[in-house]
Amino acid sequence: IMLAQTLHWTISPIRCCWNVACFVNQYSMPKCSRYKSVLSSTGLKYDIETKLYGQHVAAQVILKAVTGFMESENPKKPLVLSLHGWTGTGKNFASQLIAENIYKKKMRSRFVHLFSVTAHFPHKANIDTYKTWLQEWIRSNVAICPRSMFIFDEMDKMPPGLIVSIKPYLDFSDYLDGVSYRQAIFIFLSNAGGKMINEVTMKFWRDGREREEIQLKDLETELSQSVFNNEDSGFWHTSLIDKKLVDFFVPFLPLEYKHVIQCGLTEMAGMGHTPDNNVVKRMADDLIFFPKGERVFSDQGCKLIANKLHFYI
Ligand SMILES: Nc1ncnc2c1ncn2[C@@H]1O[C@H](COP(=O)(O)OP(=O)(O)OP(=O)(O)O)[C@@H](O)[C@H]1O
Repeated sequence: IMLAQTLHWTISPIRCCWNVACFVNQYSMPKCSRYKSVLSSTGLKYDIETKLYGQHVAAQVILKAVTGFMESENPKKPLVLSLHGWTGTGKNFASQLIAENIYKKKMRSRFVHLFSVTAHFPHKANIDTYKTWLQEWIRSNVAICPRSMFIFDEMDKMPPGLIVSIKPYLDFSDYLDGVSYRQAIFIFLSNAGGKMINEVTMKFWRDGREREEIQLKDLETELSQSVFNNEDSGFWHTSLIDKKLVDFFVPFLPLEYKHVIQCGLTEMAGMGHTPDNNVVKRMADDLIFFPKGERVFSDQGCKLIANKLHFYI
């Protein structure tokens, strides 16, 4: 136990159950059924439709997928969503909105597990250890709360092969070592495929077509193929895609100038200021947009806005 404890504290940034205190802590955790873990479908609909800007495809898919899954009494497998897109387009934000409408304590809920790949799995050489931790982490937490949510940020930086270790939990199996994973939600976030999504969106714009004409079918197949064939996607040639264990590949479109303005106004209000179009426009005008000459799509989405705004207020 002492050796495991030493390993745990020196290498592992995430909690595992190789030490007694952690084991006791996890197994003395309250059952999630005592807490709210049912979906507020009206809350999710409201949040996705009013707070997530410029993402009509993702909004529709997320709403249908999450609502359908949460309303199903006996889902055949856990819900597995893979969100893809350029930086700052709202992938983390959308996952937050989902968690906020399921768990009372929102992202702070002990039933929501956010893994940042660069922070939690930084060294490729430790992949075998990570596999064991990750499996044990998921197994022990789903045993406590079947309605657990696991979010993996920066999937494109995931050491190849690691994600395959959790494949059995994403599958159609009923009970695995006495634990059923069918109520769990897995969300993968990745920049992989972002370039392809940007190109499709840009083509619609160049062809003079409305952004809102873009549909899931214009992107999903190509997205899953590009993720499967991209060595840096975290999913490279994994059986997760082959075996159709990912329910939806959700594309996040590059944000336009008007969406950046919307984000800016929301941020200003959130900071306790009266939203001011002129202030936000001054900030937006200093940001980088592409294509270079036309300045249509934001290079950093809405990501840096919260910090940048201080300079303009
Ligand atoms: N589509 C959007 N609608 C509203 N706000 C947004 C949107 N996209 C981003 N934001 C704002 O910008 C912040 C950063 O976005 P977020 O972290 O969700 O981007 P991301 O797509 O996950 O980026 P990355 O790929 O770099 O992790 C969010 O917390 C939110 O405040």
